[in-house]
Amino acid sequence: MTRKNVLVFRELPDDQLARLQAAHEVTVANPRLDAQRAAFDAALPLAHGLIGSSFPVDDALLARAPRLEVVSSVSVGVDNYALASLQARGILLCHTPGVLDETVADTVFALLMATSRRVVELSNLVRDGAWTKNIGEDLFGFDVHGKTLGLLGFGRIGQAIARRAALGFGMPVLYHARRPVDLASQAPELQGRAVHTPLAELLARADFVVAMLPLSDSTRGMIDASVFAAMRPGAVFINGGRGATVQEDALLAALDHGTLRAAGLDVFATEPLPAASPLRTHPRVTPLPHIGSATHETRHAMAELATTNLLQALAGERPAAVFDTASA
Ligand SMILES: NC(=O)c1ccc[n+]([C@@H]2O[C@H](COP(=O)([O-])OP(=O)(O)OC[C@H]3O[C@@H](n4cnc5c(N)ncnc54)[C@H](O)[C@@H]3O)[C@@H](O)[C@H]2O)c1
Ligand SMILES: O=C(O)[C@H](O)CO
Repeated sequence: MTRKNVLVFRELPDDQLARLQAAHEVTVANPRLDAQRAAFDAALPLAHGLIGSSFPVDDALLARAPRLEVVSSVSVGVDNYALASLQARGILLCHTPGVLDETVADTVFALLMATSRRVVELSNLVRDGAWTKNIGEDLFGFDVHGKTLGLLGFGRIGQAIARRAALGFGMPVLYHARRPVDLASQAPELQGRAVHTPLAELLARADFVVAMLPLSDSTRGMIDASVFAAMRPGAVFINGGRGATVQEDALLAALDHGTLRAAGLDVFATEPLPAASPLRTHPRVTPLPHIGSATHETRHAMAELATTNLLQALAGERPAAVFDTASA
C-alpha cells in the first residue's frame, strides 16, 4: 500500500502513533505550541490525513492543505471543523461517537450531584477549617433522587444520562431533541421513563435542566434569557455539551437576579475559561475544565477509534465513524 503523509496535530498515545507510523509517513506537530508551528505549517501542504482535536480546522487552514483526503477528530463534537468546505472538497470527516458516552454521562452526573449537594463548597469548608459545629439548614442541599430531569439533547450521551437518572435515581426524564427517539428499538429500558416533551413544558417541569447539545448554527446561543426565565424556581442548570450553546450573560443574570439555584458547567463559550469570567468564581457555579471524557480508558478508546478511522480512510475503506457533513 502507498505510504501517505499524516499530520498529527495533537499528541496521540504511543501505541496509536506506532500504528500510524507502520503504514504512513507521520509528522507530529502541535500548532498551538510556538516551537512546533513551523513544522505544522511545513507538513500541512503535503498532508493526506490530519488527526487531532481541539484546534480549529477552518477554511483558511483547509486552503493550505490541497492534498487532504481525511480529517480524523479525536472527539465526537465536530464544531471545530469547516463542514461546508470539507463537504465541497469531498474530504472525509471522522469522529469518535459512542466510545465516550458512559464516561461523559458519569461526568454530567457528578455535576448534578455536586451542585445539588454542594459537594465542592462543603468540602472547601472542611479544608478551610470552618467545620467547627454541625452544619445548619443554610448549608443543606437538595435531593437528586426522584426529581425531574429535563434533557436538552437526547442523542447517544443524553440517553446515557437518562439511563442513570431513570434507572439509578428514580427520576422522571423529559427530553427535547430535533425529533422523538423510537425508544422501543433504540433504548427499550427507557420506555415509559423518558418522554419527548415540548421545550416550554420541559422547562416548566424540570428540577434539573441538562444541556447535552452539539454546537451548530441551530444551537448556538439557543439557551438564552427566555429559556432561563421559563425554568422553574430553584432549578439547577448543567451544561455538558458545548459552551456556546448558552448565552453566558443570561446564565449569570439568571443566577444573580433570577431563580436559578445553581449551575454545573463542564464547557464554556471560551476555553480555557478566561480568568476574568465571573463564572470562574461565582459561588453557585461548579466549573470544570472540559473533562467530560477525560479518563485514561476513554481517552485511549477515542484515540484508538480516531486512528482506525484515519487508517481505513487512507486505505480507501469506509471508516468506522464518519460524520455526515451534510447533516449538520
Ligand atoms: N463535555 C465534554 O467533554 C463532551 C464530551 C462529548 C461530547 N460533548 C458534546 O456533546 C455533544 C452531543 O454528543 P452526542 O454523541 O450525544 O451527539 P448526538 O448527535 O448523538 O446527539 C445530539 C442530540 O442533540 C439534539 N439536537 C441537535 N440539534 C438540536 C436542536 N437545534 N434543537 C434540539 N435538539 C437538537 C439531537 O436531536 C440529538 O438528540 C457533542 O456534539 C459534543 O459537542 C461534550
Ligand atoms: O466532543 C468531544 O468529544 C469532547 O468535547 C472532547 O473534546
